[in-house]
Amino acid sequence: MSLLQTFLEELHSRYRSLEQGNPASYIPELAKADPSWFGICVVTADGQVFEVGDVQQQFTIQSISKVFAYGLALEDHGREALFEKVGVEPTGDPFNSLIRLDEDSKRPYNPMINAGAIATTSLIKGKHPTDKLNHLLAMFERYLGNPVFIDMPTFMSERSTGHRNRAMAHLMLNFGMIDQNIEVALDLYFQQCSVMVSCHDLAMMAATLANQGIQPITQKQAVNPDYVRDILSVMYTCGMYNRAGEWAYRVGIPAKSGVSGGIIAVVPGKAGIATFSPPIDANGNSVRGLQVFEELSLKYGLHLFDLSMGRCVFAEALK
Ligand SMILES: NC(=O)CC[C@H](N)C(=O)O
Repeated sequence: MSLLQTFLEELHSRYRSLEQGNPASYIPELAKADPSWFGICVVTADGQVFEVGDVQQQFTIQSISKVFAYGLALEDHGREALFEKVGVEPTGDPFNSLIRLDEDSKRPYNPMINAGAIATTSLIKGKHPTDKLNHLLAMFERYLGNPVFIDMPTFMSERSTGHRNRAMAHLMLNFGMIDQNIEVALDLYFQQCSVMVSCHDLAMMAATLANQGIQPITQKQAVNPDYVRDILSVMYTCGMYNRAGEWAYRVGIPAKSGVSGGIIAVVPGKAGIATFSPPIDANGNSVRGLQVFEELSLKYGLHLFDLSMGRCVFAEALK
């Protein structure tokens, strides 16, 4: 057994008994998650898989979808046109905060918080709503390497309770930052958040980003490699909400979390890593996931600025 597999199993048995946080409940369907679900998966850029725990359990992707929708919007509009509509500055505020929308620029700060994600998704191309949805689903399928499905109960649950998100869309419409059809944009945003994935799938998606946008198994290009740099930059500075700074300090690799309990992280050129465990903390990040990533980063010198240990330690662990 490889050293990495042994370490993942050790981490899994150490943190499975950690009982902190609770599954998100503000979207009623998410409260049904089993708090004991826990999976860890590492997929290398060349497609080797190391995993442990509930890696095949399906759940809705939630905010992790923002990373991939941003990539699609970059492909649809280009870097500069998108930058005029959605910024790249971290906020330090909760992911669902509205307050900065009423500042001078009126432009949402970044695509990893809800306001910026709704604005980003409103720009996804398509002649009509079904066209836009198919364009979005085809993109997810390129990363997963197989068909994707939307969980209807979660979509309906969020659609009928997502008043903050609806309020953000109205504010952005008021300032002319998104176009008229906000119900179409909100539906598409709620649908992208309700795409079903497993921890294994998420690691594969992250590995695709680690591999310059080429899916390690299908070897197909999932996203234009020119935009991988942009995606990873906003993940690095904004992906963990109001813990983004501490994450960059302690873990030091681009990442994104979602309220259903997933976290993905990308070690450029090397691997995609995902954890899944529904109990989240006050910032909306999976409690077990945070612990696992801190340990993995430390053990294998994954931090982008940790040049002392280098990546040779990680390469050794794969054998
Ligand atoms: N942080 C998240 O995962 C939030 C996603 C969720 N669908 C929302 O918009 O509130």
